[in-house]
Formats: sequence, structure tokens, C-alpha cells
Amino acid sequence: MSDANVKELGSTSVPRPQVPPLTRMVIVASIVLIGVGAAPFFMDAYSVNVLVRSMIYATIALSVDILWGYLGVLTFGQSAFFAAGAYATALVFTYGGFSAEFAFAALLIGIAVAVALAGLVAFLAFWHGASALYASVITLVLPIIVTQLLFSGGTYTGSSSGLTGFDTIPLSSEGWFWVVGVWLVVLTAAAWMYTRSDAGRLLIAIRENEQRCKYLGLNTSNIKKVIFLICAAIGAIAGWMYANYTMVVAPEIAGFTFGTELLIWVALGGRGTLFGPVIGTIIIDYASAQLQGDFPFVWKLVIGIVFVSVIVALPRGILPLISQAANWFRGRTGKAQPHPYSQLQLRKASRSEHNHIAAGSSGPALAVSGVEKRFGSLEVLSGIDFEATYGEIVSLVGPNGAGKTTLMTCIADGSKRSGGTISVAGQDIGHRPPEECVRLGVGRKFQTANVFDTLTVGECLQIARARLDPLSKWQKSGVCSLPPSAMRVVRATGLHSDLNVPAQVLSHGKKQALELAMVLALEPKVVLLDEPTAGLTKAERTLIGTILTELAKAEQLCILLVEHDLEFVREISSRVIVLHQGRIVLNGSVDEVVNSELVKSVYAGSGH
Ligand SMILES: Nc1ncnc2c1ncn2[C@@H]1O[C@H](COP(=O)(O)OP(=O)(O)OP(=O)(O)O)[C@@H](O)[C@H]1O
Repeated sequence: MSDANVKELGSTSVPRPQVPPLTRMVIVASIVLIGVGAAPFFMDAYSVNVLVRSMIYATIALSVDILWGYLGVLTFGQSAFFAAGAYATALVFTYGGFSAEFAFAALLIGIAVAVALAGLVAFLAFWHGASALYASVITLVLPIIVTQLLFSGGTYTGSSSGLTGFDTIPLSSEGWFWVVGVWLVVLTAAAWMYTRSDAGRLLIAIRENEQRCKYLGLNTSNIKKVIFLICAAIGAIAGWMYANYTMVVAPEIAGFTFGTELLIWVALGGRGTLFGPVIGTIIIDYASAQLQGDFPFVWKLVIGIVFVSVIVALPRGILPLISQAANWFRGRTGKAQPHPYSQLQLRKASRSEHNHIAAGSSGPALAVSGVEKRFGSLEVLSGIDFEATYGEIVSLVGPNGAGKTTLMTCIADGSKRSGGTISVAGQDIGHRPPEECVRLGVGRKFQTANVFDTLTVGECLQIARARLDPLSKWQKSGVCSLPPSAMRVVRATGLHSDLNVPAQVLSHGKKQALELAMVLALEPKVVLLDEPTAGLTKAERTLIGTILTELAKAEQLCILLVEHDLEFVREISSRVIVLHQGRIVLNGSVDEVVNSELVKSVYAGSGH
């Protein structure tokens, strides 16, 4: 593979940041703003009235799309934050009277209450190890609790009747149409910029494979919490507008039904598209209002039938279908858009000081002492003691169920072992979660290729570098910096010519290589590889073997390898550890292991 094929920049030559769609977005936003300005002059009062409400709903549907469509958090609870903003406004105006200062204070109180509530939910839903289902259940309970609290407020909150008759900001329907319209356009444009930026891709990476993100050193819990709080604030602002505009609040706006309706609008419009949920919400809410007037008894049935039909026929929603058709048409007319990552360039990263392995570093790279692991009464690992030095390739072999993967997990995640100590580069990993173990210098490759399927190869590599090279929150940088080790894998396996190819279409061998490059992009000191040759062809296996041997020598990496392919083990290992029934039965040179009668009996199933 020729190095000349790799687009690579020197450290001084940084390409211009890539923001090609920005101008297009500004033009589209300007046209929509002109439309918002002109629309009330061409519409009847009823339509203006309904559309103000529809646009308010669209802003909160946008927040649901960010959470569900991008981050993968299926939330039923946005209605509770909407109600926090609406009720804060209604209560301030009812008991304090209206003034500009009170209107501003109500907005701040609504946001504060929503963010506090969201903080509590996020604390309960996004702790280390919590599954996605957990967040959904908690956000399902939230609207039920908030609704009960509003009922329990008695005359203070108006109980089941809610609050009405309070004075609000004296704006006409047209005035509110402009205020809400401008807010919706600004919010959508900001969300669009963010989700298309490098940092926005991270949300998709978390949705696709949160475990991989954690093992890339990213604190996914914190990222989810921050996004959740921001979306709660967006919900509260929508509630503030709603109360000001409608001058009435009722417990139903906090309810589970409204929370679910938001999900339906997002699903119909096309989740993960931003524009789909915004346009979908406006159309559905407006059409519902019309149908409600014309067919008071059947309008919900009609909406229900449309929803079920779309979900069955178009599970990704309506907008993706329209963009697919547009792409098809562009392809036919030869006007297909180039992929945004066609300009992505690789660059050599300057070595991070933190992870730099000084030549001749003293002490073991990895020290495992008395490690135990139990699953209930099942003892899977017992009294595991060994050390590995820099530049060494240590293979961990043993029959199925010996505990090899469990040992890898214990080294990469300090919270997993039941006893003993593990040190990486002289630092005890204690009970640190995987993202903190990465900081100490642990990089882990899983048994089955663990990449972000819908992201491109370039995006996967950028996310792998996110811990060391923070991602831009508003643009695509167009550059991916890789350390020499990762660059070597990318070059040797030809991944550099696949930078704009979605990871899911790569061959099995290239996926394995991509994950290896992602792990090396972390600049680890200790690399854990679980069956890196599984499913590879002989040629790919030889290539990976050569790369690993070179890396161990050139980069002084300590590589711990789980392998069933004993021929491969013999070719590349400097030492072999044999594990059997959770204990080390031999720790020696390749020759010692190959000639050991004990090892033969272990593999024959008679070793004790
Ligand atoms: N989460 C779990 N709960 C209960 N038992 C488990 C769990 N994970 C692993 N085990 C058990 O621990 C033992 C060791 O499993 P492990 O996957 O570490 O073996 P292995 O040596 O990697 O096997 P293989 O070569 O087949 O991958 C097995 O008996 C397995 O059933």
C-alpha cells in the first residue's frame, strides 16, 4: 500500500474548516423567516391562531427528536417540562399579576424548575451501566407524577380545571405568530448546525453503540445529562409561550398522552431528521384542528390510522422517503451531492504527552495481582497474577469458558472484578469505569467488530480521537488527526480510501481493522485484543499479525491478546498465558507452552 495514496497533512498545513452547508442553511432560514413575516397577511385569523400553537408544539417536538432521533433516548417526559414552563407562567401571573419583569421572571422560574426536574431524572436514568429502557421508564413515570402534583395543588394550581383568566404579554395573534415563528426557525437552525457538526455525530455514536463510546474514553452519561437538561429548557420555553399565548393551563399538558403524542409526531415526520418532526408536527396539529372541527368524533381515529400506516409502511417516517426520492432524482439527472466527508483529510497527530511511553520505561505496563471474579456463586476467575511489560505481546489462551474475556473486561473496567488489584503503567485502576481506564492508558478491542455502523469510517476515527482532540460543536472540521500507530493500520489495510464509506458496508476484515485503528487512536499503553483474527482470511490474518508485531516494537505497546488460533499465537507472541477454569495453569514462552503436556491435556479436556 503506497503512502502517497494517503491524503495527509503536515502539522502546519491545516485545511480550511469545512462548512459548506452553512450558506445554504442561512439562505433557507432567511426565506422561511420572510415567509413567517408575510404569512399572517395571507391567512385567516383561525389559521394564524392554530399555527401559533402548532409552532410552539414544533419547538418541543424538535427537542424530542434530538433526544430520541439523535441520542437514542426514547423520552415520554418532555410534556412535564412543557408544563413546568406553562404552570410557572400561569402561577406568577395569577398570583403576582402581569408585568414585563414578572414575564421574564416566569420564564426563568419555568426553565429553572424544568432543569431541576430534568437533573433529577437524568441522575436516576443515566447512571453508569443504566440501560436505555431505564431512561424510558423513568420519563414515562415523570408526567404521571407531575400531573398528580398539579391535581393535588387544589385551588392553588386549579386542580383538574387548571388556571385561566390571568393577564399575559399583550401581543396580538399575529405578534405571537412572528415571535414563535422566529424562535422556531432560530432553534431549528441551531439544532441543525449542532447535529451536523463533529460533536453532533457523537450523539449518533452514543445511539449506535454506547458501550464502544465508553471504551473510547467518552463520558456518555455526562453527555446525555447535558443534552437532556438543554432539551428540558427548550420544553419549558415552549410552555412559557403556550401559557402566554393561550392564557390557560390545564394538567393535560403535563400528561403522558401529550408526551406520547410528541413521539408520534416525531415518528411520522421522520426521527433523526429535525425538519421532519418540525414540519410533521405543524401539519399534523393543524390538520387535527381542522378535522376536530369538521369531524369531531372521528378525527383521532383518522390520525391513528395514518400513524399506524406510516409506521408500518415507512418506519423511518415521511421525510426520509422524500429525501430518498430527491437523491434518486438527483442521481438520475447527474446532480448528486458529494458526500460531506469527501474532503476529510487525515493528519498525523502530535503525540499526546499524557500517554507518551518513554523509551525504556521502568516497571510493568500491566500488573495483575490476585484478581477474582464471581457471578453470584459461580467463580469465574481466581487468584490471577501476572505482569506484562512495554513492547511485549502476551497471548491469553485456554478452552472455551476458561475466563479469558472476563479477564479482559476486568482489566478494561475497574468496576467489574470481585477482588485483587490491577495497575496500568504503575497506576491502580481501582474501581474506575471504562472511560477512566482509557485515561490511564487501556485500549480494548472487542471480539466482534464494535464500530458505529451508520457513521462513516472518517467519522468513526474522529469519534475515537474525541477524548484527545475535542470535537467542534458547530462545524465539520474536515480533519482527522491520528497517531502513527493508528495511521499505520489505516494505511496498511486500505481504510484511507474508505473514509466517506459508512462503516456498515465494510468487509468483516476492514471492520476489524477499523476497530483496531480506533483503539490505537486513543494512544493506549496497554492494548487488549479479543480474538482479532476471528473470521479473517489468511492474508488478512498475516497482515494483522505483522502490524501488531511492528506496533509492539516501534510504539512499545503492551499487547494482551485472546486467541484461539494457536498458529497465530505461535507466530507473534513473546509470551503465552494459559487459563483453565479461571486459573493460570502456565505462564511461559511459546516453546514451553507448545511442548507442555499439561496444556495438551487442558485442551484435550482432562487438565485440572
Ligand atoms: N454475565 C455473566 N453472568 C454469568 N456467567 C457469566 C457471565 N459472563 C461470563 N460468564 C461465565 O463465565 C465463564 C467464562 O466466560 P468467558 O466468556 O470469560 O470465557 P472465555 O474463556 O472468554 O470463553 P470463549 O473462548 O468461549 O470466549 C463462562 O462459564 C461464562 O458462562
